[in-house]
Amino acid sequence: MDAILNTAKTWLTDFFDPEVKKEVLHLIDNDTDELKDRFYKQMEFGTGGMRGVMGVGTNRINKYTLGKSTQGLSNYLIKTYGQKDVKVVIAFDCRHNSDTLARTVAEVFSANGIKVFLFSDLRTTPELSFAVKHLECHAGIVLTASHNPPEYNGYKVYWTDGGQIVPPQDGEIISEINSLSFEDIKFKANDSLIELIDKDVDEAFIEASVANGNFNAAGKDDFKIVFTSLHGTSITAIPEVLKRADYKNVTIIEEQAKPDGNFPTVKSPNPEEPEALSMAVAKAEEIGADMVVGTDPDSDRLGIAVRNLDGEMEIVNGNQAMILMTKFLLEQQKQKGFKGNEFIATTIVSTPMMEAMAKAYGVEFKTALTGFKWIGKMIKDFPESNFVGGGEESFGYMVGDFVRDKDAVTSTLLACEIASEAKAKGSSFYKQLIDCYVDYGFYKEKLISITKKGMSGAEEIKQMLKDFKENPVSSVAGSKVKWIEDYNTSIAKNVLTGEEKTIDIPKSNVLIYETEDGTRIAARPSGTEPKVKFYISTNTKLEKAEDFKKVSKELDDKIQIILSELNLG
Ligand SMILES: O=P([O-])(O)O[C@H]1O[C@H](COP(=O)(O)O)[C@@H](O)[C@H](O)[C@H]1O
Ligand SMILES: [Mg+2]
Repeated sequence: MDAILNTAKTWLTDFFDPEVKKEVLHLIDNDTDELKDRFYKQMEFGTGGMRGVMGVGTNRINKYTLGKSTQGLSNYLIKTYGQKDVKVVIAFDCRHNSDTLARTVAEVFSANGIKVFLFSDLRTTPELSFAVKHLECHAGIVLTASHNPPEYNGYKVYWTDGGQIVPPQDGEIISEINSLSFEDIKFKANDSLIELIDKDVDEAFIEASVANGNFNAAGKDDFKIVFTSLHGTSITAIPEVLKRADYKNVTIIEEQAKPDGNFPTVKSPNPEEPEALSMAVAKAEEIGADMVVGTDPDSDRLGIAVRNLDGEMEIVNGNQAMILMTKFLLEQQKQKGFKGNEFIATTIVSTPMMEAMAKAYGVEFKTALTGFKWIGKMIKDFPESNFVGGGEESFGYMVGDFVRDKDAVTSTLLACEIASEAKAKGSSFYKQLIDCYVDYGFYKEKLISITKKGMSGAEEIKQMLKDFKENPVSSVAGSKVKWIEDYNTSIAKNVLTGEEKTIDIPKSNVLIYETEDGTRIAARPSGTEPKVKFYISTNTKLEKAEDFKKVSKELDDKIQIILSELNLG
């Protein structure tokens, strides 16, 4: 506790604002637990940048923690590119303080002599990724905590290619940041270096989104969409993109269209949670719409609901959306003619069905660690290859490579194109998904996330993952475990034969069991929220589309057995 108290006391100097000092003193005198949680560590970079609860403390998002990161980043940019001509672009979302924190970040960059393009109002994360390349910037920042609860905020950092920072830059930037003290932050702005941007970049982004996502699908006049921005940023882009792609029947959920950091109409602004789309789904039922699309606050995640075989609205998960979008893009590419350098990509915790589909098309398949930054890195590392599309289970998709992060703007348009075209042909989004199951195997997945907050929660998560590793399961739902993939040691071991393989991707705290029948169970700590995640993937054959409901139920039952075997519910 002494070390924590000493760290807290360093925030009592005149460098910190008087109200900050007051709050620290109050915590020292009255709330030891809270003090511990706020000062026991520094904010760290995770799966999607730096993300945490807002407030005073080294383990909180505030102008000092973000200021220090920005100071470190400024030093690194100047060391790498020289003082002259370094340019960055900054965007912010609808969250509380995102605008003022964006301003602070801009001021710190400018105080270091760096030219800053600052969006004048909220914008989507994909637009920021696009803007980095469009404005030929060296880096980009978006102030957002994505889909996290309202008390969170954060900072995603992009590099010259428009992708989030990855090795080696991330490690080098982090050591630069860690070498600084808060007093090193230059807060005194050079306003002449801060230029507000808006319409010109919007226009270029919207045009590029339409160009990449519009495939001139049939049946647009007869296709009804319900759209919700869940109080977030996508309202600045998606309605316009759909309009320019000729969709006229778009109903916007007005109650959720107003940007609001409290997200007052939802429990959580995360399209992964079915409740987030409930208002839009109800509207779709009322007006007989074909599709619901809803995005998270920074508009990189996309939730989709479509009519199932019984004509009811059903939310499709991230794996399912990814399968159908990739299938569509591969078909398009096939019609143009494959050149032989195409690849599709996903992450180690997403559906293995992507690999089955890649094999069927004869295109290369690549797998990355969790996080789109790793998919962005593949594009950067293989400039001769042609990235067709890819995504991950957590409701994220990327269409081509003009935005180097998951992009709910172009993906929304792509989903509408697929569904509209399918409907015009007498099929549907849902039926086409079933066709994919017949062609590539029926894969069904389930994610279990368990939230454990604060310092003690972090310890519990560590323990749960340790137990999962140290007490290996030998069979899952009657099938013997064959492979244990340990991404911390980079070793995959066939426990039936003793064979060992090296895992050729960066180390990470992930453990995956794979059984003889291809069932996969992955466990890892979230890098963006205080959660531990268990990903279950089952599969079987689907001989014909008519058997879909029966086989789907069999896989559901199997998932239930696995959950109870693993004590997960
Ligand atoms: O949260 P977002 O939408 O920025 O998304 C970020 O976090 C997600 C969840 O990561 P984790 O499981 O570590 O929490 C990742 O899948 C995603 O690629 C990353 O960009
Ligand atoms: Mg997001």
